[in-house]
Amino acid sequence: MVPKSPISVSKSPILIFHFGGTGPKKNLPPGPRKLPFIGNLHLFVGSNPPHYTLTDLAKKYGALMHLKLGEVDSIIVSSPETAKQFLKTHDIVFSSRPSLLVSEISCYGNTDIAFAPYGEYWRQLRKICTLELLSNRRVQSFRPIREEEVSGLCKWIARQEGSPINLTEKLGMINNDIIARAAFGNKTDEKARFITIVKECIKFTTVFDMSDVYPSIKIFRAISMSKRKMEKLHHESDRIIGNIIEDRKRANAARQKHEDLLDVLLKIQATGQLELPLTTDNIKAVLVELFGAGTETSTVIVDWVMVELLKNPTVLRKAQDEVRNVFDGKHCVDETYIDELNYIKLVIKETLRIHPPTPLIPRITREHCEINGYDIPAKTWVVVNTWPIGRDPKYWEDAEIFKPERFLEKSVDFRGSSFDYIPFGAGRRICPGISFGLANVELPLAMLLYHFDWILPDGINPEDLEMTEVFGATARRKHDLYVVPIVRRPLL
Ligand code: HEM
Repeated sequence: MVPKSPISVSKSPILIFHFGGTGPKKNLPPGPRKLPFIGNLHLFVGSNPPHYTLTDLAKKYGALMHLKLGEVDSIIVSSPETAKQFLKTHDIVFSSRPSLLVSEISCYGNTDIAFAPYGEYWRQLRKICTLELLSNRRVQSFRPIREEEVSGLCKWIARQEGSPINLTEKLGMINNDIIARAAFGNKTDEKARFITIVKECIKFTTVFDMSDVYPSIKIFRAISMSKRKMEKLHHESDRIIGNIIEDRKRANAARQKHEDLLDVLLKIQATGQLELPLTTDNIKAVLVELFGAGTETSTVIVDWVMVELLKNPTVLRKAQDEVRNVFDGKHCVDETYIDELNYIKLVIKETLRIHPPTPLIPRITREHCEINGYDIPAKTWVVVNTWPIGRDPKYWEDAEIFKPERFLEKSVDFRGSSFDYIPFGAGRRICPGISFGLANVELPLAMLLYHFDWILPDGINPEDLEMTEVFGATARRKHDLYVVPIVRRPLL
């Protein structure tokens, strides 16, 4: 699961007067005035996504800001310079994650990769992830799955020619299918149900539980409604995934087929050469994570790219010219020539700058640290807000304008070395799924732009397309994208 930031507030914070303790005075970064008991929680009530609220607050209090969320001290990081301090200079101090109720329940006591505390267990899983599960070689091995699923989608779209379709929904469905097949080999109703449950669990990550921000008040955890709902969902997903694993263990001897992620994890478990043996619950936690992280992020990017292209017809035309030049005369659009789509890669980069799918990166301080002369105490939550970072006018000219060409002059990559551009985070905990995620973005885009022209349904002008975001599992567009496809290059 892409780690979600705990910054968002449940709709009805319970107000109980509470006296905080006193200790030696710390020189904390500036921040808004704190109210008794709730601190700054009230600032997050309402419909504004938290990354917008935090961006506005940072304009007033600075790129290094202190908030009090209930009992929890939190530091919000909102500029490339400060992000570099946290994610590079002092990365080791900030390389753990806060533990949240939702991650504890749905990720088997934080034994997934994203929420595992920094330490030997996390290092081992991370190694398995980068070398085995999400390596370039593995991502390449899923190429036939991507090609088959995206072709299927385009065939369906071609049959709807001239009528409005909900593209957002369809993109979500094929991404689910790609991840399901990569993880488990095939699609079944049970696996579809598993994906639905993971998505329901992710919804809980968008609203933190009162027990997360009042850890000392144990009753909050005992009476939490979210806890009960999450436990019910977890129970069901655990049963499904347990059955899948058992079936696989039984069938494995007879299987000759393409290796999927479950096979890889079971193989690693069976070799028993790990310092910390992998339990079946650990495998379940990793699989839940890969679904959580892999499905919505790529969908949201393709969706935003399509919206930006519809709003910017010159960019759309250029992207379509490129993909048609590359693939005309080839027998189909597949991944063989995908690396020749240089302009489309710029379009994706620009989309990630202006619409980072997971704008809030949560970390926690492992020990006391001093940054820019301010104290950052141990166990403080740190949230890096990449939304204002990608739009910082000091680093980005015409920052609010969608201009893929900017990346021709400015050579930055998203591998965490340019701190003005960190849609995948940076440092030790940078996203290990970059190649997998982008592969699930590039092919669908290439095919959608090659085969079809796109127009908005009657009565909608590109200027009418609302760009407001909502904060859910990802920062996606508030409304689904409805578009009318016109076939330009028929599918063979
Ligand atoms: C394509 C769009 C994606 C975006 C924008 C994205 C973004 C992020 C971000 C911002 C983080 C936090 C990094 C940090 O703390 O510095 C993260 C972590 C993570 N992502 Fe992604 N992600 C994407 C796709 C994926 C995919 C496809 C997978 C796997 C299937 C994945 C797996 C993970 C994992 C396991 C972590 C936790 C890493 C750790 O804590 O060590 N992500 N991602």
